[in-house]
Amino acid sequence: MDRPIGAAPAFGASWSSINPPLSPWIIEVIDRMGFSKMTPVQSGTIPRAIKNQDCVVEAVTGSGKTLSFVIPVLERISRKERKYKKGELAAVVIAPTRELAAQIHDVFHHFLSSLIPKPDPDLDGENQLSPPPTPADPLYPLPILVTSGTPTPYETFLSLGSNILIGTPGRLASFLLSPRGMSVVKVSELDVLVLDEADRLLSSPDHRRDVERIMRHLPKQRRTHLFSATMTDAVEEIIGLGLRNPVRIVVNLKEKKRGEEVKERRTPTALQNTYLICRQAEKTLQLIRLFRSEVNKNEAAKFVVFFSTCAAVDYFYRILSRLPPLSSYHLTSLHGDLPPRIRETALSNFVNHPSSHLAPAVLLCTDVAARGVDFPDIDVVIQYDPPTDPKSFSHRAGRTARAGRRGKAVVLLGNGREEDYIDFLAVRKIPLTKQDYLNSELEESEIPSSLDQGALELLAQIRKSILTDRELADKGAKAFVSSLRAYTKHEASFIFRLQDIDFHGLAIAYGLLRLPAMPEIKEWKKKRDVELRRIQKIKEEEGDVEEKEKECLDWKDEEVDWDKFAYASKSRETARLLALEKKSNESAKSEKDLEEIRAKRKIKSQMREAWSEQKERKVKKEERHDKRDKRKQAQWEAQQAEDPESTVGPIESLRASKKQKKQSQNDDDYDEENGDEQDVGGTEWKSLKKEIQSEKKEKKRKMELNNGGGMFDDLD
Ligand SMILES: Nc1ncnc2c1ncn2[C@@H]1O[C@H](COP(=O)(O)OP(=O)(O)OP(=O)(O)O)[C@@H](O)[C@H]1O
Repeated sequence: MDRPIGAAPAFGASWSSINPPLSPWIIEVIDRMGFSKMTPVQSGTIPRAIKNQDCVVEAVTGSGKTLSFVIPVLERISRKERKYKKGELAAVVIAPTRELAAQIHDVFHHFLSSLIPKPDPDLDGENQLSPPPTPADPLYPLPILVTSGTPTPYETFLSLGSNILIGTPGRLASFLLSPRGMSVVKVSELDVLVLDEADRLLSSPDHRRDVERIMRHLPKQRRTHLFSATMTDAVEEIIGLGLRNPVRIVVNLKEKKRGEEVKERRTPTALQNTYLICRQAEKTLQLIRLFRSEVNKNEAAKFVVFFSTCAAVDYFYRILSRLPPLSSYHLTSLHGDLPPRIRETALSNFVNHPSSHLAPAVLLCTDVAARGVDFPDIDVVIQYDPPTDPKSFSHRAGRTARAGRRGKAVVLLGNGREEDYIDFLAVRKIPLTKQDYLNSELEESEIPSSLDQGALELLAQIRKSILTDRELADKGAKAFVSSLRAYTKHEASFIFRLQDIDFHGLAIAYGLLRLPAMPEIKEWKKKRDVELRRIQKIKEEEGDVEEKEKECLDWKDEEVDWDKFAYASKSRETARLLALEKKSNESAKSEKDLEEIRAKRKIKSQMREAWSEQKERKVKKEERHDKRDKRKQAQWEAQQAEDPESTVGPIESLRASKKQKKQSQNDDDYDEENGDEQDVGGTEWKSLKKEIQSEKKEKKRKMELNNGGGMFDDLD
C-alpha cells in the first residue's frame, strides 16, 4: 500500500494537470460548476482511480470525495473502446442511505445529461429542423437509481440502456441477484465498484451481508474504491476480501496554533466545533436560545438539529413548530420512519427553502442525514443528543463547513458525567471548544447555580400546547422513552449511563405532562427519595444544604383529566371514546365473568368434596348396617329361641329398616348441600350447579362420541 498523502492545502492542483487529460466533455461540466481547482482529496484520488489502482480514501467531511469517484468512473467509461451494450453494467455505486444514493445519482446525472443535445431555444417546437434527441440512444446513457421508493427499475434500466447503477445495499442486491436481475443485468463487463461511506456500509450487519453478496456476484477483474471520512477495522477486512493492492489516500488536516505543536484533526479547519454544558432540564431552552443567538449575532439562516430517535424528531418538530419564539422559523423533519416520498420532499423543501436570518430554516433529523448529504449553506449544526455511535459525530458536524465554507457545530451535553465526552472526542482527534451557556439575554454566561427559570417557563409553554391535542402527549411519552432506550445503546457506555440521567430534568426539557411508567424511572425515584430524605436530615442537623437541594428538581405532574383529554383529530377522538366505552363495558363484564368463574370453581370444589364425603358416609353406613344386621340377627336368633313360630324373617326386617333409613339420609344430604349453598347465593347457585353438571355431561358426551364411549367414565 502507498503511504498516506499528508496534509494538503485547501485546494490542490488544477484539473488540467491530470495526466492523461480528462475528456473535454467532463472538463466542460466541471467548468460550468465553477470548480477551478481540485480539492486535495480529488488531486490525490482522481489520477490514481482513472488508472488501474484500487483506492481506499479517507478525507474529512465536505472535502469533495463524491467527485473523486464520479469523475474516474465517467472517464474510464469514456476511454473504453468498445461501448457498453444495453443490459451491460459498467459501474455500481453503493451508499448506506437513499438520500445519499439519490445525491450521488444526481451528480452522475448532471454530467451525463450534459451530453443530451438541448433543443434550440430560438426555434419553437414545430420549426425545429430535427426532433429533439431523446435519451433513448445517447453516447453515454443516464444512470439509474435503485433504492426503496423508486419503482422496480428493470424496464427503465433496459429502455435507458443504463450502465451505471447507484443504490442502497439491500435494493441493489435484490436488483442484481433476483432471477430477473440475473437474466437481465449482465455484470461480466463491470469495470468499477464504489462503496461510499464504506465504514457505515460494513458496520451494519445487514448492509455488510448485502455488500458482500454483491461483491461476490461482480467479476473479480474490476476496480474497487472505498470512501469515507472515518475508516474502521471492518474496512480493513473488506480490503482483504475484494481489493487488489489498493492505494490508501488519507487527507489529514493539521492545525498549528501560535506556540503550539502541529495537531492532526479529523474535522474541517473551517468548522468551529463546540460543546455546551447545561442541565438536562435546560436542553430545549438552550436549543432555542442557540437558534436566536446565532440568528441575532451571526445572521444564521440554516440549522440542522440531530436527535437520537425518529420519535424524538417527530415530537420536537411538532412542539417547536408551535412555540411562539420560533413562529418565524421554517421547520422540517426528516427521519427513517417517514415514507420514502415524504423523506424526499422534506429534504428538497429544506434545501430549496429561501431562508434568511429573518426567516430561518431548521431541519430536525436523525442520523439518516448524518452522512454524505451535501446540504448547501448550513450555518449551524446542533446535536441535541450526542450520537450513539461516536463515529457519527464528525459526520453530523460535517453537514456544515463544507468545501471551505465556515460553519459552527454545537453538541449539548448534560452537566456531570457527560462532560467526559469532550476528552473522549479529543483522543479521537476531534477537538471541541466551549460554547458558553446562554442566559435569558442571550449573553454567554456560566451555567446558573440553580435551575434556569426559563426552563420552567418553557415547560409551561410546551405543556400548554400539548394540552390542545392528546396526540402530542402520546408522542412526547414515546419520544422520551425511545430517547432513554437509545441512551442505553451509546458505544461510550461508561460516559452515557442511564443511572446518571436526571429523569425529572429530561422530562422538563421534553415538556411532559407526566412521567411514563418505566421500571428504570421507578427505581430512580426510589433512590432519589432516599437522597432527599438524607438531605432533609442533614438540613435539620446542620442547616445549609442549599447546593444539594438545588439539584433535586421539584417535578409535578400536570393535573389532567385523562378520561376527558381529547385528540384534536375527530376520527382519533371518536375511536378513543369508543375504545374507552368498550373498555369500561369489558371491565364490568369481565368483573361479572370473574365472579361467575369464581362461583363455578367453588361449586365444583364443593361437589368434589361432597363426592368424597358421600363415599366416606357410604363406608360408615355399611359398617353401621353390618353392626345392625349382626344385632338384628342376634335378636332374631334370641327371638327364635323364645318363639320358634315367628313369621318375620331377618331379611324383611332389614329391608324395612333400610328403606326408612335411606329416606332420612336423602333428606340429610339435601340439607347439607343446601346449607353450603348459602355461600354462593340461593337460586343462582342452583342454576350454576345445573350449568356445571350439564357442561360436564356435554363434555362427557362429546368425548364418548369421539372415542367410542365408555373410556372416560371416571373423568370427574
Ligand atoms: N473542486 C471543488 N471545488 C469547489 N467545490 C467543490 C469541489 N469539489 C466538490 N466541491 C463541493 O464541495 C461540497 C462537498 O463535496 P462532497 O459532498 O463530495 O463532500 P464529501 O467529502 O463527500 O463529504 P461527506 O464526507 O460529508 O460525504 C459539494 O457541495 C461539492 O459540490
